[in-house]
Amino acid sequence: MNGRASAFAAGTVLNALACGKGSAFAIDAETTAEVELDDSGVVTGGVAEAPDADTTLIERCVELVLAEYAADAPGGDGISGGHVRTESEVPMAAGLKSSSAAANATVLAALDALGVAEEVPREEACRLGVRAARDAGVTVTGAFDDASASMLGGVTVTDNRTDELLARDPVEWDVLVWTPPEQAFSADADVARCERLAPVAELVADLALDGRYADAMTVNGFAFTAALGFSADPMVEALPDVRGVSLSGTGPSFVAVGERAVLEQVRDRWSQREGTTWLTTTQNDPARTR
Ligand SMILES: Nc1ncnc2c1ncn2[C@@H]1O[C@H](COP(=O)(O)OP(=O)(O)OP(=O)(O)O)[C@@H](O)[C@H]1O
Ligand SMILES: O=C(O)C1=C[C@@H](O)[C@@H](O)[C@H](O)C1
Repeated sequence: MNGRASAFAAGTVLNALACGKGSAFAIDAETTAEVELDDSGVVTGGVAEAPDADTTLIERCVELVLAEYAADAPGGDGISGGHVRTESEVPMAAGLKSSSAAANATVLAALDALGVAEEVPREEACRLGVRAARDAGVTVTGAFDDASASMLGGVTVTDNRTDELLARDPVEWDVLVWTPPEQAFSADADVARCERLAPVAELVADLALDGRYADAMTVNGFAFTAALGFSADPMVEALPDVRGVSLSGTGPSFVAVGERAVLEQVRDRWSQREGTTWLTTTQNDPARTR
């Protein structure tokens, strides 16, 4: 029984580490997972571009899908293990929600292998990936904000304390991303410093819930660069012409949204820094089996 699915990376509007509310938007870079199920009783995993990567998250995703859905799936009786392999365009631990994309793609691929992917609502599948991320210890809040954007497409606003979807809107933006060569794992972020930003984060959440996503993003960026010890210089270089700019996730990537011509000018400035600078777009389609 084989399955295959893809889910998107995302950029940040509001980091949830301060007050539990978060907001993110899907971007057009994806992670694909292939799952083969069997009766071995063991789940193993591999990551195409990083043979030494921690595979706990994707293995846990398959285990949870089997525990929840195998018994009732046609031909699923006796299925107790398998192998999952991801292949990704999303740099790992760069602030672009690689963990959410990998979890969503894996959950959907496992559901596809069981032949039930279209019977399980995407939001429910997404919550399973969030459970796996909590079990694997790769997240602080569960990151339902990132996971819902990656799974549903568009921009989402969530309360990660209750895994509630507060808003979802399609957004048509060009997006500029700068990814420095370093990694920053969410699980290592200084949560106590982020929590000091709670009143600012509540304001950002209000802006996002008013549909002022790009403004929300910029306020978020200045607050979280300060709390997490990143320079805000890339943001100052992008303003005032971009619609919004922020540190993404717990860093180190920055994302800017706005008109393509403006982003091309910012790309020339950001490209002088070490790392990778690339132009993409928002993605409004949901994650899919393929
Ligand atoms: N392609 C992948 N395949 C399997 N596991 C992955 C993959 N990408 C990420 N992961 C898992 O996610 C972990 C990184 O999660 P982390 O939240 O730190 O990064 P991120 O999601 O890119 O960052 P952020 O939450 O700031 O956007 C990795 O250690 C690994 O366990
Ligand atoms: O691990 C987490 O809980 C999170 C990590 C970052 O991506 C944040 O942007 C997100 O809001 C929450």
